[in-house]
Amino acid sequence: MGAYIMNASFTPPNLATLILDFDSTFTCVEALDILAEQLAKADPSRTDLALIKPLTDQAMSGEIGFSEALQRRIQILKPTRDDIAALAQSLKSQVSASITRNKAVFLEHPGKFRIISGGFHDFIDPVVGDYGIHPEYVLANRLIWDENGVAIGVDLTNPLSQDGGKIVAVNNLGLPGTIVMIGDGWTDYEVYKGGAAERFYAFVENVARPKVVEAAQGCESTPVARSFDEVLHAEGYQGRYSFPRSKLKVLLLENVHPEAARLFREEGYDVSTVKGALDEDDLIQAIQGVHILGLRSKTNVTAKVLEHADKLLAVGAFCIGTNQIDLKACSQKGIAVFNAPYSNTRSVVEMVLGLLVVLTRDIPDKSAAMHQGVWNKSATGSHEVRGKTLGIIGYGAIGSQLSILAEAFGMRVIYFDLAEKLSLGNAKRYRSFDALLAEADVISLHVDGRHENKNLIGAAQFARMKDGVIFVNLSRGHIVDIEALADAMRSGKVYGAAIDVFPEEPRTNDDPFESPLMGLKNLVLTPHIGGSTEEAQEAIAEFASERLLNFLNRGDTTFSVNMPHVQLSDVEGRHRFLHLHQNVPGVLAAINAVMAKYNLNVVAQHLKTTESLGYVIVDVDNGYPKEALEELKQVHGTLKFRSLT
Ligand SMILES: NC(=O)c1ccc[n+]([C@@H]2O[C@H](COP(=O)([O-])OP(=O)(O)OC[C@H]3O[C@@H](n4cnc5c(N)ncnc54)[C@H](O)[C@@H]3O)[C@@H](O)[C@H]2O)c1
Ligand SMILES: O=C(O)[C@H](O)COP(=O)(O)O
Repeated sequence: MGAYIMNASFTPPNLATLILDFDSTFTCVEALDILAEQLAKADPSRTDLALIKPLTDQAMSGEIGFSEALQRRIQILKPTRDDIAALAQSLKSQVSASITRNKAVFLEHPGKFRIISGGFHDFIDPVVGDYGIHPEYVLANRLIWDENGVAIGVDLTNPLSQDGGKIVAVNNLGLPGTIVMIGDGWTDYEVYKGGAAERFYAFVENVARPKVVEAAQGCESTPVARSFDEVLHAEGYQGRYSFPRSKLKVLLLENVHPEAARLFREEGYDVSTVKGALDEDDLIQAIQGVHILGLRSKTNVTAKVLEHADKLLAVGAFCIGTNQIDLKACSQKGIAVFNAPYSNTRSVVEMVLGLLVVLTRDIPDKSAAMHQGVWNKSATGSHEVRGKTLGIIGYGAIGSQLSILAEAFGMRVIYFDLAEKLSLGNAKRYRSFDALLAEADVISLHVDGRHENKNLIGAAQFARMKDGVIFVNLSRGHIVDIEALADAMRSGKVYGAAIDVFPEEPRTNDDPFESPLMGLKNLVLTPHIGGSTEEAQEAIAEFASERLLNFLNRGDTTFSVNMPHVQLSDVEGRHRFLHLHQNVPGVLAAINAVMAKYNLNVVAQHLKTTESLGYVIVDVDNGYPKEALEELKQVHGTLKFRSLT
């Protein structure tokens, strides 16, 4: 059935006390490094401040004694009280992202969250105070000040100023119940290792220290946590998210623009990237455990691949075409597919316009001859595009945009499309495909990649075209019979052509390209770059990521190419159930029966269907028992079920 449960909302009775390290855990920085930066900025002549960071790193990874590193750093820094106040102010804006978004949890459980640090109360207390952590819940050092308000040392009677001090300090607390330590540093791990805490989370959201991660790996009591959401979830606290986002894996293939990875990471997801496309076997391996797959035109998501997609929620085509994805198989498994239908439209159109001019002037051959030292200045066979008839096949987003710009060039536009379309400007719709082929001076293909379009243009179609026609294909490779095009070019039927897409395309830039078209005259061959401009790739990354994130974070399916479209707001202060099912009778009634049985107060409900799928979204305003979720996923016809908080 493939039901996917994110979380049940319940609060276990015995929550552990969580002790958090401050530097690089509660905040995403090392406070004394920030202080050094501040002081260096105020007085650039202080070169000694460059020694601070190496000392911090050596202490955090356990290479030198903590006490020694602390003393040496304070003696170098010599901060004033004002410096420390400024540091605290700066640290307030550098609290770790997953801590910030879970502020409400801190405020809800006073005393359950403690801070331990080799740093100083003087700057820690104001930062954690905003999260309801009072100074008595902070274990930290104290600075020693001289009469001028300059820190000159550390209170050495405090155990935290000594090596192994964190273990002593936690033991001295004598806290009842379970104690859990969370931190990035070796001294944090030592708290667990020394027996003062029952569990340890190696916190790697900001920095992963190999020695600590290595020590933590492989032991059930010392998991590696990529975010505080993971800790809260594992410890039974009701955090901001019902499921830690860092446990959801996003795999981006084919050099998707880095903005996509940035956006997913910013939202807390675990992102990995691969430069090229993957073949079926490699994709089968790679897709296991992946929740979101991002790709471009060269990765085929087949039914066989989907059989191994044990966790997959959505596929994002970071391009226009989705013919490389088995949409039917995705729908059958309840996997949503999104694309970016308009982000590279203009790039393709600009390239077509340039090619039209280049080809009608025989520029590819003239340029090649120049490279061979041949000067062939002649007007014979060169023409203006003005006044010529452009035949556009496929008057969708690209075809219609091309229509407008080609008219501005002075061309006459005729088009053929299977669907009813609004003719823009003076463009004229032709109802006969053959009539368009016979009348156009230039033919540009812009149909989608549906299977039925295979070899739409073959020998018979070339035969119907005008002698000396210019032919352009920037749509999909399988739409043109390449051997037939090669023949038509050799015979002179086609005077010039530009081909950007091919039936077989190399998966990466390292793979070779071969085609019967190679070496032909007045033929521009390009490596599927119609949509490959920096502008388009960045716009695609933004658009497709936003669609996928809206789907992940709130269940929104707007712009999906295979799901019923439902536009949804954020889940704030309520719970949301997302139930995707086969479109069979009685599912909504069955869902509502579960709601009634558990007395769940429905604040909003949507149902949208396609021919084969139904999508029910239910928002409830209070907690719910785990059993309700179990029953919802057992409803007949369920394909996927998620709950969001
Ligand atoms: N070369 C590139 O880098 C590049 C970049 C972007 C898009 N593309 C490709 O360009 C093509 C067009 O993209 P779009 O955004 O305009 O798509 P679109 O879906 O907006 O338009 C396609 C149009 O083709 C029509 N159509 C489909 N089959 C037809 C047929 N047999 N005869 C006549 N009309 C037919 C459809 O009705 C539709 O109006 C797609 O194949 C896309 O994958 C290529
Ligand atoms: O469908 C598209 O948008 C184009 O074919 C571009 O594909 P690409 O992202 O693989 O260049």
